[in-house]
Amino acid sequence: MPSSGIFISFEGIDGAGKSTHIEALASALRAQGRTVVLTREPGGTPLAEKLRALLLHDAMDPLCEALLMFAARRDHLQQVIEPALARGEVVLCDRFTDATFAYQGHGRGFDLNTLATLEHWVQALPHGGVRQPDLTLWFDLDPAIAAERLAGARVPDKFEAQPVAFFRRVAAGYADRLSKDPGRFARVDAQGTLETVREAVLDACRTRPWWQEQAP
Ligand SMILES: Nc1ncnc2c1ncn2[C@@H]1O[C@H](COP(=O)(O)OP(=O)(O)O)[C@@H](O)[C@H]1O
Ligand SMILES: Cc1cn([C@H]2C[C@H](O)[C@@H](COP(=O)(O)OP(=O)(O)O)O2)c(=O)[nH]c1=O
Repeated sequence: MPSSGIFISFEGIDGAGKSTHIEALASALRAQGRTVVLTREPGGTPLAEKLRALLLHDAMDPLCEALLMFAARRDHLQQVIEPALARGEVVLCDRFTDATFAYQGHGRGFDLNTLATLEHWVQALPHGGVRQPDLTLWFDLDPAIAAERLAGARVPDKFEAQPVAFFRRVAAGYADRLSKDPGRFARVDAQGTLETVREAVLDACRTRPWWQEQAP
């Protein structure tokens, strides 16, 4: 149960539909009178957006990639996410740390224990505990269908250019993260039409205690 604002992350392989549906949820929450911050990782601050450009286009070794992801996340948490939550706002974030476990961990094969250490450093809260989303919407889609949706939709970046086998490992990584913290996750079947996926996202939120709360 969140003590201040609400932090919701959107996760899934590239092409699963996260960016398409984040706006719809933002509209629904604004209609409840809430202030919504829409943001993304890697990115969300001037510094983190510079790191994003490097991460998405420059070749680097897996440790370097993991460290830059967490460096961008640290700045994003300090400059944007924590202040917004302290003001009682809703933060909708297109990807967060589950993506690092799924992509750098399961996709690239980087050591999961090292990622867990970085997670605890970077997301440490001042009075103890580790910042995690209150809800993570995992858009689960067959990588072959995601690849079809992305084909021709945009110029692929370093990650989007990976083969389907990479995205199968990433998807397994998300399933693994869900199994370790099932209460935080809602799995959204992303294979349906835009309308059914939109309803699935809203249904996942409706079951949460904060859904009916009035804006602070
Ligand atoms: N339910 C859906 N059915 C068919 N196409 C979809 C659906 N959801 C999204 N798309 C399309 O698939 C592509 C990838 O969606 P996007 O939201 O950018 O994915 P992501 O942000 O997860 O990478 C876009 O061209 C989008 O219009
Ligand atoms: C946050 C994060 C993203 N990524 C990757 C996944 C995506 O391929 C890429 C950028 O994410 P995303 O913003 O979803 O890209 P797009 O808007 O083009 O769909 O960064 C990681 O590998 N690790 C991470 O920790």
